[in-house]
Amino acid sequence: MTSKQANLEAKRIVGIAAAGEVEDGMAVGLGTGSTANYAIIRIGERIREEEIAVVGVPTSYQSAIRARAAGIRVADLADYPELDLTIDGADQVDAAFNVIKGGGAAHTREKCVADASTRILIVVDVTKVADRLHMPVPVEVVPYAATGVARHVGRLGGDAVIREGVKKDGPVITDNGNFILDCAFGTIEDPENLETSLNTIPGVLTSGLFTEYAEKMTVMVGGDGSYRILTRSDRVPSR
Ligand SMILES: O=C[C@H](O)[C@H](O)[C@H](O)COP(=O)(O)O
Repeated sequence: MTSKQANLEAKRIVGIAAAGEVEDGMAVGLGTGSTANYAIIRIGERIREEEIAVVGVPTSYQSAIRARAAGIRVADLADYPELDLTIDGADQVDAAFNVIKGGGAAHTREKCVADASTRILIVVDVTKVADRLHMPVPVEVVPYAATGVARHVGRLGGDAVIREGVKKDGPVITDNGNFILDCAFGTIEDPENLETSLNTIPGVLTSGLFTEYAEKMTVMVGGDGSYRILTRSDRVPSR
């Protein structure tokens, strides 16, 4: 098995395991990406097999399309402003459960849904777990402000690049009609402070740093044909 196949298998295992946490009558936030998609498919199967009633609140056009295809009843966050559970992937998780999301440009809606949820299950393969966050942080920005935001990111010690499409020429346009700046800071010393700083830049809609939800978060990590629940440290290790 190649490492890519092993990662996909880990995502499949952990996504399916997370879908097992869904209970009859729940309103569930449906994350975006390849790992969350495995959970969406399994929730659909459970709805048919166990005749449970579940409403899904998608975090993107992608998760809405996939949820409908899986046979999940889909609703807007406005109809279910309080969610029992959200299942979502991540791009990196640190020891204190600070998270970077937005590899698929969906983090604004993902953050809204996470905020509305009583419990959040973060489902990742083992390559996403790090002692300290060091991946570039996706920041959704109003296109008009992209250059100005990039200058602010520079003052914060980062290096911002407008994300371009793989199968589309030019900037990626999010489900909300905005650009994504991928902002590299190297190792992030203080994720909470960085999230706050990014949030106050004019033209920023949402950063992909999630530092507020560790208390209600469970991190499930797939790898080696199984999954485990990650134990949280109070703080990230010092360098
Ligand atoms: O914007 C996308 C999301 O934050 C995804 O949940 C994240 O990028 C992880 O995606 P995947 O499960 O495909 O690795």
